[in-house]
Amino acid sequence: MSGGQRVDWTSRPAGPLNGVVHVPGDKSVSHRAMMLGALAEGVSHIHGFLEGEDTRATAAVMQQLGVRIDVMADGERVVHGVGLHGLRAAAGALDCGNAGTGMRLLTGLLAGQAFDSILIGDESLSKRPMRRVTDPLAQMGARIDSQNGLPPLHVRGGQPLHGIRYTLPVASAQVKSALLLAGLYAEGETEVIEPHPTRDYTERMLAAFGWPIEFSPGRARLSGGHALRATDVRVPADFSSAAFFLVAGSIVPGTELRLPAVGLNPRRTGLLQALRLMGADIRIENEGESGGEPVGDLVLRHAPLHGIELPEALVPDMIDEFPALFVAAAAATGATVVRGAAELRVKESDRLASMATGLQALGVNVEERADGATIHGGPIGGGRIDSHGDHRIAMSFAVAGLIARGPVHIGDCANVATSFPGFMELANGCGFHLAPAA
Ligand SMILES: O=C(O)C1=C[C@@H](OP(=O)(O)O)[C@@H](O)[C@H](O)C1
Ligand SMILES: C=C(OP(=O)(O)O)C(=O)O
Repeated sequence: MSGGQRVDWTSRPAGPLNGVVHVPGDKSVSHRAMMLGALAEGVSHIHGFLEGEDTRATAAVMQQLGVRIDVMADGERVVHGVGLHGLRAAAGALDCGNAGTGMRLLTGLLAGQAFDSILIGDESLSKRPMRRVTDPLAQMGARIDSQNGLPPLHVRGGQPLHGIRYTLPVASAQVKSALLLAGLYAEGETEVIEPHPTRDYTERMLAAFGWPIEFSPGRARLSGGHALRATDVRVPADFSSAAFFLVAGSIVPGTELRLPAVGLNPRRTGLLQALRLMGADIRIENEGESGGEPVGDLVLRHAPLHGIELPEALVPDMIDEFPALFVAAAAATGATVVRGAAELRVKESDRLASMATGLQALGVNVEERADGATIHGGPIGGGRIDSHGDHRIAMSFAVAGLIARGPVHIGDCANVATSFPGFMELANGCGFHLAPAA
């Protein structure tokens, strides 16, 4: 997928930032809309589908499984659902690209099919742990072969599944969702209990597609044997993409930015709370609802930030926003302490190590620990950092470059296209000085 040509960036000091920034559609919602639309009876329209490599990979997988998907325009898809038992075996391996969400959710979905499937991914995805889904799916009766817990995954078809009651060892919406999708095909009840509540898009969307489901924060329960009915899905703008602008706007003097209609599901907005605790000036206007999700405009101004002890309860609600938070912490006065975030080590890169070494290369004092770090705010210098092929690391250092004392050269940025195509143009449109490295 993004393994093609190497792309490096240079981010130069700039500011103030001004204007209205429309960030693209939510990645989590786009993956799920594509999967449930495919399994539904009838035709579903998806508006605001994320045109990222991760979500396009999921659409391509559904096509390989026999689903017709029409591309009407950018972000507009018509999915011709085949019904719960209408998928057919793909001719070759199913390539999830860089997407942990795609692979883990599809593993659950495919465990209930009558045919075998092979799921593969890129170099980064091929190093990410899959036992967290294959172990509980095996308890449901699934047969999945992995390479010592890593992809490729060979999901054997024709296995009768039965519901289980499963308490997740680690808070993970991906694992919860994989079990719920397998539960659609299982005999009896599937119940998932979480140590901390995580994003509930699968639950909300199953309900929107007419599947009976009970859920509350930290718990979800459904039974097999029903049907999904096609529906239209409006995908809100992705809070995780907005996050880079929230931090950029907060740290660059003179900034005023508006980010319209961003998804504000409470299980996603931990960074908003963290930044406010640090002194950020971020308001929500035009609150409403889009496709059953709370949305609102995020309106922000520069404000001096100070370090905090991040409340651990916020960690699952901002799991993808730590790279951006680390930059805010480096720009703040005083120390910011992060604990309980060991999960960051098994994302597209080891995000604790990628951020700690990158900030250290720019002269910031960061103490890395097994489950977090302490970031001491102070001047950020220019220099060279490596994104380790991780989109969120690349975009976070583009933000750091805004207030650095010299250019920040960021290696290996092609992966930004997995979640945020058009980031460079949007960023430069509001005042960044970001360019392909010469
Ligand atoms: O369910 C989802 O859409 C996601 C869940 C999170 O992963 P985990 O479930 O591994 O925490 C998150 O990091 C990922 O970007 C998207
Ligand atoms: C962790 C992420 O995604 P995924 O797990 O789907 O690769 C992310 O987008 O930050």
